[in-house]
Amino acid sequence: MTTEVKICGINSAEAMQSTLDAGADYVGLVFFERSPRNVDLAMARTLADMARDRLQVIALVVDADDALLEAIAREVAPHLIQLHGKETPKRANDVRRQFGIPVMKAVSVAGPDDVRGALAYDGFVDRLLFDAKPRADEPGALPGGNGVAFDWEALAAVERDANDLLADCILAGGLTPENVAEAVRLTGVRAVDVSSGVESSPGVKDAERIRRFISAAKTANQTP
Ligand SMILES: O=C(O)c1ccccc1NCC(=O)[C@H](O)[C@H](O)COP(=O)(O)O
Repeated sequence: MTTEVKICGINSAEAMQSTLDAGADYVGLVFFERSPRNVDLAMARTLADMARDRLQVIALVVDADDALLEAIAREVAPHLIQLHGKETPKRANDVRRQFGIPVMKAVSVAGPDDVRGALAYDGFVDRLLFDAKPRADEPGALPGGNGVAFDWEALAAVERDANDLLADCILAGGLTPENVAEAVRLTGVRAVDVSSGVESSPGVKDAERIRRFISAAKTANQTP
């Protein structure tokens, strides 16, 4: 089985076209004003309409209120909502029920206990994404998209096959075309996510890096 790839933080038609051409499985649209990848509803709708027949469109929010979620559901109609803030299991479950859209919870990881702790979301979310913890000492650090990796051993150390939510997790954080194959082999994940590792500068995607990332992820288990 080839690795699924999510390219996150697409904010232009050009970057979306590169992502589609390179064969991504998911694309993330960021709704977070402080992010260099933030999109407004009109741009998000344009991008989602380009992509929705070819891959899964994911709307990424951070502790969003119902008004924003309602607008995203109406205008963008994503396949999945990614909750990248401090949303509790109850809030995550409320979101998917209220808006009728599956949800993915992003969980920050520093060690194996964070991976096991994510099971608190079992039954309340449809998918998990494991990302690095944003550095508390870095002023202005975003909740995600910081290009920081966590120790992949934290994920490799946890038996995941017996639990669907853990088995289907997405690995994120500091992945690049250069390291993604090693990350896949070491952790055994079936899906990966990248944002800054395929950019030439914050918020500007690089078509060649997207292509190389997807190729490396999808052939990871075929190379020595
Ligand atoms: O990407 C952002 O700007 C962002 C802003 C606020 C919350 C989350 C954000 N990104 C979340 C993602 O899913 C990223 O792809 C993930 O954190 C990995 O990012 P990177 O380490 O840059 O590859």
